[in-house]
Amino acid sequence: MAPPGPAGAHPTSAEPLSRSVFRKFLLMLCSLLTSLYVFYCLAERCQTLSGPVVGRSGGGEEAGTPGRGVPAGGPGELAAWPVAARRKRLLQVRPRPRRRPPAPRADREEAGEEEPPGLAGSLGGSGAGSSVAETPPGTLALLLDEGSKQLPQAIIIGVKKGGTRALLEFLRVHPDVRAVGAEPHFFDRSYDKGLAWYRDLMPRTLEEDAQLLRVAGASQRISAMSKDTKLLVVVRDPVTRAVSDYTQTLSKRPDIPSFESLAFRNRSAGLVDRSWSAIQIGLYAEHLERWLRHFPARQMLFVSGERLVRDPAGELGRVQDFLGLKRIISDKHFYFNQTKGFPCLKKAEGSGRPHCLGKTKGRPHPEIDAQVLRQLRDFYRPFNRKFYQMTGHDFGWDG
Ligand SMILES: Nc1ncnc2c1ncn2[C@@H]1O[C@H](COP(=O)(O)OS(=O)(=O)O)[C@@H](OP(=O)(O)O)[C@H]1O
Repeated sequence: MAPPGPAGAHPTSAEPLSRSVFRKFLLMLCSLLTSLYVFYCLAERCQTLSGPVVGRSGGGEEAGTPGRGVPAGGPGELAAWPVAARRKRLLQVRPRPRRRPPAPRADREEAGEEEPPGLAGSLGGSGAGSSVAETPPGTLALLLDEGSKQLPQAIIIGVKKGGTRALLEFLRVHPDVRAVGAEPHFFDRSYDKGLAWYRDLMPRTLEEDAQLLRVAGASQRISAMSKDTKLLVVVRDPVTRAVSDYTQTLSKRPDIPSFESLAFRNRSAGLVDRSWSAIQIGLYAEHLERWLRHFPARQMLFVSGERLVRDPAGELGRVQDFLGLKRIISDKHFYFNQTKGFPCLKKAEGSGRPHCLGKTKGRPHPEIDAQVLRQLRDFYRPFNRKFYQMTGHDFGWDG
């Protein structure tokens, strides 16, 4: 006779059977869930689940800096991981310390603060011989691959005062472009730390600016990193660029000599001082020659700084095509801000609010003697012509 069951229970012969079916069902469910999880992890490269890949705060903004859309990059910003999970293309921009950083560069600009030493002199030293101008640059690098810890596949290499910031801010609007990774002057100052170190910085956010076009050795170094790196070169009329460069230095050191006296060795003889970096940077053909030793022309896109102002959507169309991005940034993203006198974004990346570049971008230039400007145009003409030939594009700087 079977022993009696627990008080209140009514054992039947069917009950042990249903319990074992239930246990089997539970086991199957568990193994199904486990395999699903493993499959998901493999598909999404597990690490995307473990934390943020792309530093972005919930609103994509720094506290107190609305509208800038600068990624924050700190830990715990879980809004970021789906970005990698969706195989976003990543935009690496300017390095920024992760904890209580000084305000990002763009924010400092808005707050009317000066750029820190080291930024003003991008392109290996420029601007009226000021000490800040001697500081070597970093880079603006574009990561166009999914996931983190990737080396950048495209880099903005210049030129200083060409409109690199505008390109960067506009490109960020693209949903397949994300600000990640740091570039703390790797190709110039920190190269000896090695590519692994550089790669390791990728997921962090950035603030430094850089234009590498003129930096000796940068072309070899980037090529050594990857021969396939795409290069974005923002160029602008070298005469206006030189004045812009001078304007920047003047804003920091109002006591510097006049533009005219710095630009010439002997003005009456029309002898331009090529050793002045504000002049030297504009010799694009010479700089490009060096880069062409390491990169084929098809890997470079020359972005017109003038067109970036006149027709930002058109120029961004070219950039998107070149980077293999879907053409998403268009006219509808821009409006002309009468006060600023420049195109601005209707909705900045991250904030969704209207956004113009900071006040150090698009500032008024001092008036320069028209004769001096003519002399400089004459000086640059042969270099410009050569540059047009090399790039197959007439930028129309020669009037
Ligand atoms: N949309 C928009 N708004 C403001 N400014 C714009 C814009 N598009 C291009 N520019 C031009 O960008 C010039 C600054 O270039 P960069 O960003 O390369 O300068 S820097 O080297 O990083 O300091 C800056 O030069 P300046 O006019 O001499 O200030 C601008 O002419």
